[in-house]
Amino acid sequence: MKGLLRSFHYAFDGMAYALATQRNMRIHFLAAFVVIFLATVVSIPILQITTVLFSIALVITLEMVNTAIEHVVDMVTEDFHPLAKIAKDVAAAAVLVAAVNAVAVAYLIFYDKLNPVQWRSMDTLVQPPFIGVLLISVLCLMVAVSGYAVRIRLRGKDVHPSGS
Ligand SMILES: Nc1ncnc2c1ncn2[C@@H]1O[C@H](COP(=O)(O)OP(=O)(O)OP(=O)(O)O)[C@@H](O)[C@H]1O
Repeated sequence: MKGLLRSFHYAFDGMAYALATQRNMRIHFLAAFVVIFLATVVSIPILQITTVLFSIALVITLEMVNTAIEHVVDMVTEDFHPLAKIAKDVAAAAVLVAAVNAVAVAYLIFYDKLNPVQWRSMDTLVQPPFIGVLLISVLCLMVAVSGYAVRIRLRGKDVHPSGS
């Protein structure tokens, strides 16, 4: 049990580190927060909410994998190397594909629900399957990671060639 908690702690650290050091991760996080908030207050079906959550998770996951690949490449060489370039460019391309997909998904799901806004009936937030509780928990987790990322930045992040 202690080992499991420790591995969650390391994962939380990793996410906060990526958020503290990667500008693109901060952009994805902010966009994800706004979209999840919209999914909470706007009336959209559960299947569409799962598509939104999946698209967001894909972008954030790939941004973290991209950050990990950048760091491993920088650890192996800080000299220019064609293979280092391929590794970093392909990892960045993976994030780009997921981000374009997420924008398309958000557009297709929200375009007819925002003008005029179709508000969700608040009852549906607290009735099974407790979609409001789920989405608000995700938002709270994102706030917690952001708070931790701010602490990392205030403490002074590790200086590293990748990221900004
Ligand atoms: N060691 C290297 N050898 C060859 N090309 C490199 C090397 N390091 C970086 N590059 C090139 O510079 C680009 C930017 O690399 P960098 O490590 O600065 O990523 P980044 O700008 O921080 O990316 P991101 O915005 O995803 O965080 C890479 O995509 C790659 O084309």
